[in-house]
Order: sequence, then structure tokens, then C-alpha cells
Amino acid sequence: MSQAPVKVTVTGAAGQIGYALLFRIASGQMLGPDTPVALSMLEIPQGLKAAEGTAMELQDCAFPLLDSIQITDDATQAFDGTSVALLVGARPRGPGMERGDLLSANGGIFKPQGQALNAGAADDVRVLVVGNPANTNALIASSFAPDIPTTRFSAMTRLDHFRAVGQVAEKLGVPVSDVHKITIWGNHSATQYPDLFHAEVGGRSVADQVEQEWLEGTFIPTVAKRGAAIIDARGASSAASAANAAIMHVNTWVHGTPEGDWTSAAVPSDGSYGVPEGIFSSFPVTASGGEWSIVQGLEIDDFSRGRIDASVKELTEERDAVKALGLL
Ligand SMILES: NC(=O)c1ccc[n+]([C@@H]2O[C@H](COP(=O)([O-])OP(=O)(O)OC[C@H]3O[C@@H](n4cnc5c(N)ncnc54)[C@H](O)[C@@H]3O)[C@@H](O)[C@H]2O)c1
Ligand SMILES: O=C(O)C[C@H](O)C(=O)O
Repeated sequence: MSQAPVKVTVTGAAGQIGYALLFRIASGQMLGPDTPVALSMLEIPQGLKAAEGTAMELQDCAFPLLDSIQITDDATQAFDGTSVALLVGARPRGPGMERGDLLSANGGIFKPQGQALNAGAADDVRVLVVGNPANTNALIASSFAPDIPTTRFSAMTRLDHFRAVGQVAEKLGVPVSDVHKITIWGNHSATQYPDLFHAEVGGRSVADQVEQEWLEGTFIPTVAKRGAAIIDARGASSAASAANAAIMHVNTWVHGTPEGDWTSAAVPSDGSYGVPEGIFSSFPVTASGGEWSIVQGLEIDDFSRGRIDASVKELTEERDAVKALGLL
């Protein structure tokens, strides 16, 4: 081990995504092979026993990079000194629950977690929100962490990005590594807009290589509704693919995007592409020096404009709903 351990906090550590995530973090796949990790697992009291079981398994892997494991139901302890916080634990939508109820229940989680991050996180903290509704949960958490720059928060649309890459690779019969410049715009929800007009395979626009009918009638709905399709098939929501996307999101944030390509992440809007300032919307982004930058200057045609606006409208409605609940 060549450097001091980096504290990484995972909330919802005993959940499905937590189980798929923790072993990859501890093995070095997120921060790299030279970075020892001090893991902190935050759970609600009912989740602590299962978290202890996972910790036993982590110990049994004898990962050379795993420096220590903390298990707690106290957010202040979990976030104290943390440099990477993965906010995975969230309240899922239950039967008969309206979107407003979901936002209110999650406000009860992300407000105190934002406050605890603000109180004790390390100066270099980076926060990834995975728990749904991820974009708006990131907005809530960051608004209760006024001493942490808003740009240190982002919400995950990398899974949607990878889903789009997979669909394009299959359609064009190329390896996934040939697919570049995919963009997910907007919300991590069924209104998201996976954009192929700027995507490239073999140096040519993907939109020029597929039929418009496939793009509109198959590609967009397949990507946007993939989460629901997985729930339907598995009887549980995506877990390993979500954990993979979280690992890659943080890895890219810390280590940067490859030259000439970009990825997708929900970051606080600076007003780019007409997206209202402050909401967490997915954009094409590059990363360098631990900071996200929104890719500028892309031409947006009327088709894309309409799709982006529809998803952004949903995000502004979510923002207004949490504002009305006193959560902003
Ligand atoms: N952004 C994405 O792409 C994406 C993809 C997949 C899933 N998700 C979301 O991720 C979240 C987690 O999914 P999962 O399948 O692991 O769920 P899960 O129900 O298996 O696990 C969630 C865990 O969070 C814990 N928890 C609840 N409240 C908590 C709190 N206040 N503090 C700490 N822990 C808490 C629960 O005890 C549970 O163990 C869900 O909201 C899901 O919708 C997002
Ligand atoms: O779609 C869901 O509810 C689960 C998750 O956000 C996903 O995209 O797989």
C-alpha cells in the first residue's frame, strides 16, 4: 500500500446494490490498485445484522487494499472524514404511494445525510447519489450541505448510458468499445432522453446508421424503460449493473474521461442547453482533475429539444414538489 487509506461510505450497505458494490470497492476496482480503502457501511438498525454478515465476507476475501470496515446506523459517524460517499439507501416506492409521498419519504433520508456530510466529510469529498429518485435526492442532499460545493454532488445516469451503449453495439454488430459519445439527458426515469445524434461508431453519427423508426420506436423506450423490464424479469431491481455503473462513475470522476470521448452524469445545471440552473440533470460530461464539465456547443435539433425539455420539466416539477415540502 503506497498511500493513506481513503474513507469510502456506502449507505444502504446491506441492500442488493450494496452487496454487489462493496466487494468491488474493496478490491480496488473503484479507486484503483494503489489506493487502500477504509470502508464505512451505513444502514438503518434493521439492516445492521445483514451488514455485519457482509463485513464478515469482506474480511474473508482478504483484500490487500481493504484497510478497515466500520458498520453504523449513525450518519454522522459514517460520513465523518469521508472522501467518497455513495448514497444508495433510499425508500422504494410502495403500493399506492404517489410520487409526492416518495419524495417526502426520501427527504427524510437525504436531508439528514446532507447535514451529516456537511458536518464531517473530508474537504475533498465526492458524493454520488444512486438511490431513487436519484436526481432530486442529490438536489436535497446538496441543499443541506451548504459548505460543500454543489459540484461535488452528482447523481447516477451511468447505468442508462451503458444500457444505451449495449443497445447500439448490438444493433450495429460492433463491440461496445466502438461506441462513443452516447448522451443521456435529463432525469433517471422513463422520461430520460438517450441521444444518438452525437453518438459515433466508426467516426460516423450513430443516428445516420440506424432507421429513425428504430431510434424512436425501439431504442429510446428500451433504454428508458430498462429498469422496469429488469424488475419484471428478475422480480427485483437491477443490482449488479447498478453497482457496476456506480463503480465506473466514481472511477471516471476521479481518474478522468478518455481523450475524445465523454460519458453521462446528472450534475447541477449551470444553465447549459437551457436546463434551469441548479437542478441535477443528466448531461454529456467529461471529467478531469476530479471535476465534471458539461460538454459545450452540441447542436440540438427540434426532436432532441422536445425530448430534453420533457425530461427537464419532470425534474423542475420534482424540485417544486420538494420545495413545497420544505426540503429545499
Ligand atoms: N440510479 C440508478 O441507476 C439506479 C439503479 C438501480 C437502483 N437504483 C436505486 O437504488 C436504491 C437501492 O436499491 P437496492 O436494490 O440496493 O435496494 P434495497 O432495498 O435492496 O436496499 C436498500 C437498502 O437501503 C437501506 N436503507 C434505507 N434507508 C436507509 C437510510 N436512511 N440509511 C442507510 N440505509 C438505508 C435499507 O435498509 C436497505 O438495506 C433504490 O432507490 C433503487 O431504486 C438506482
Ligand atoms: O427503474 C428502476 O426503478 C430501478 C433502477 O432505477 C433502474 O434503472 O434499474
